[in-house]
Amino acid sequence: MSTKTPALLVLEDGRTFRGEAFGAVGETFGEAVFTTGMTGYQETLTDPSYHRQIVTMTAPHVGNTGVNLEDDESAKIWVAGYVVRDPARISSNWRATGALNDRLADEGIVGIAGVDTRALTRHLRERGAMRAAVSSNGASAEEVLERVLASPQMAGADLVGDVTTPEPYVVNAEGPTRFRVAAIDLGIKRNTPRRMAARGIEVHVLPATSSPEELLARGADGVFFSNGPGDPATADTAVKLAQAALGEGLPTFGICFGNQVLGRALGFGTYKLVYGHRGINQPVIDRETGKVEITAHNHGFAVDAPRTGSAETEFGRAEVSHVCLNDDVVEGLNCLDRPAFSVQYHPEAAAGPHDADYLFDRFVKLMEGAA
Ligand SMILES: NC(=O)CC[C@H](N)C(=O)O
Repeated sequence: MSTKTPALLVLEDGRTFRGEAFGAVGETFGEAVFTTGMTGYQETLTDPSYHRQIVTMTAPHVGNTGVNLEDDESAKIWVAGYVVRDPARISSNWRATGALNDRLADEGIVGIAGVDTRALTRHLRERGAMRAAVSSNGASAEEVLERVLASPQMAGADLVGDVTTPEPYVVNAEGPTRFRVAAIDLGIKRNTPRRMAARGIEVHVLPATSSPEELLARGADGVFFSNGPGDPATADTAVKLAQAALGEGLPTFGICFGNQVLGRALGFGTYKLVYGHRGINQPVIDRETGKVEITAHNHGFAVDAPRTGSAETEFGRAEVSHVCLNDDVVEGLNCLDRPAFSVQYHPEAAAGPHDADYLFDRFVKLMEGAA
């Protein structure tokens, strides 16, 4: 007799997938999205940008290398739920300290295995990311669907307050300190301060609730806006901080949510993509150099800015610096009259390729110019 607990994945349009419980048994709600990364599941699970999302892995076999003490991108797992096809029965890696299934269960993360993730992904690609639940507590699909329909949408979700640090903290530079950066934590991944520290930057990570005065009082050489969960249309506090940084002429850099915040600070809008970009092999072109980078993505929203020429903003001219070659979505912004730029993708990688690491050097160059 099988000891497996049956589980359901119920989408808000009624489509239901049956499988078995993976991780904790229970019921969880969030936006169903998919990521195409073949590796890096531990980084994905612990990326705060996935807060309130039920993440489907298109990679069919998940958990092979177990979990380790080094690859977390924050203090805990943030995904609301986890959907896999075929969990590994054995963890095999020299760094592994445990099994993925146990880690999910320990942190109370409700998942489902045995799902036809190709069918699910095709459905989400056609119909768009949508609300969903994973349930393994014995409820019927009809009951779960009712609760899914009563759960909050991702559009309009203000989630930064759930993930930001309550108190400021400092990540020391490796070697001599060359610059100090104030990093606004909208859901920051650990590897970002690390990539800066490696360049002699002392990173002061500040709560998203910081006031412009508190930000400027740090006496920083540059300001950074991190990745983070939720709808950037709700990020008014961060937008004000970005406007303060732009107003002071401070070198400013943003990643992902930080790109959306800089975009809004410049007066551009943001909008929700149908199913978003999540994975570690997305081709992006740098329009200035014509170079193509293979990049890590995790975004469901994007900036709406003109693709040709530059736009006149309150802070001078700004242009779209990078676009995604798959669908022409804006992937980067550059200010021509202020030392500020941002990208929608992840130069810090973790997981993913390091093609875009040069962007941290570009930030350093801006600070050298201002020093
Ligand atoms: N990784 C991120 O910073 C994501 C930004 C935003 N929550 C989005 O989905 O687009």
